[in-house]
Amino acid sequence: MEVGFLGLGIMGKAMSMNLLKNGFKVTVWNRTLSKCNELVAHGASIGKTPAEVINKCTITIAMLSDPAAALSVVLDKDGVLEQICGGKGYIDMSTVDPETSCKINEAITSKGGRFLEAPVSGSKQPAETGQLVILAAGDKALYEAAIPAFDILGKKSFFLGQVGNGAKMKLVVNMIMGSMMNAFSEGLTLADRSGLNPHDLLDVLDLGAIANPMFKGKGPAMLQNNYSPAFPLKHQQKDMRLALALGDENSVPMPVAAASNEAFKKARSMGLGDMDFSAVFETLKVLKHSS
Ligand SMILES: NC(=O)C1=CN([C@@H]2O[C@H](COP(=O)(O)OP(=O)(O)OC[C@H]3O[C@@H](n4cnc5c(N)ncnc54)[C@H](OP(=O)(O)O)[C@@H]3O)[C@@H](O)[C@H]2O)C=CC1
Ligand SMILES: O=CC(=O)O
Repeated sequence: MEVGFLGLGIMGKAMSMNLLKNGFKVTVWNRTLSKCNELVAHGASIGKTPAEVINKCTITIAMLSDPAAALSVVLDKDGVLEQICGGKGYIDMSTVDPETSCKINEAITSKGGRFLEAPVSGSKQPAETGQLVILAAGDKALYEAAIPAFDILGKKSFFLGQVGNGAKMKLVVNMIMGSMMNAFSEGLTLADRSGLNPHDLLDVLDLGAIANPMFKGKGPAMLQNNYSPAFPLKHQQKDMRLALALGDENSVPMPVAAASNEAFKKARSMGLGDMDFSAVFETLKVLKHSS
């Protein structure tokens, strides 16, 4: 099977590499074209523009940073829309808001193309090992055509109905995850300041009802001030912001998520946006010497 892949950041690079290693022919494009080189060394072809990739491939996947990037790659000069047409499918796996997804859907389908949103739950390592959870919605026939690729990329795919539902599910999940990361950071800090060994806290948490892979995976690195990015903090803050907007639209009070968003904004203001989202832990350290 031949697919196009637009966006070779942390996730896109791992996902397209996975497809290549599993026998797919892949044509890649990235805004910073030099990032295509590693994929080319593994057998990928390059498209010089998103339009060129769409022209070549029947199905093209995108994995881009945010709503502005997702819209730009479709609508701007040399973008997806210039070549999309009947018989071609476009699958956006970026995390965006439902309104962005709906705009992209309208643009693609107005040219006769098929559109599926398919954001993913799971970070750099699950992307590398094909263990993502895929949250698809939109064109069911395109979903079915993409199953061979989804089976490589993920451990489970959900089809959630109409366009927007995938984005909503992803934002709800990441709203919970971002709030959990803040509660975890506060707990580690409270343990330390009150004279406990935070490593003991990690062991206690891991044996109880709130044990989870995120605490287990990120906790030891956080205690060593290691925030090597798997999920960049700027993207988690984007997801909190978009989830809060979804809460506004649906009159859902979300004080915990709102406080977490403020903590992620604080971390961004400290220059931590490109670090892993667990670097929100650092926002608590600046208070260390105050009375
Ligand atoms: N990392 C993670 O753990 C996860 C991330 N996600 C979501 O996946 C998406 C990608 O994340 P990730 O790979 O971590 O992000 P990165 O920041 O590593 O990569 C972002 C990608 O978007 C491209 N890009 C940014 N702005 C533009 C633009 N205006 N036009 C064209 N391309 C652009 C970048 O190109 P360039 O190289 O030129 O900068 C790069 O390819 C995000 O929506 C994120 O929320 C979802 C699940 C997990
Ligand atoms: O969006 C991030 C993730 O880990 O899922």
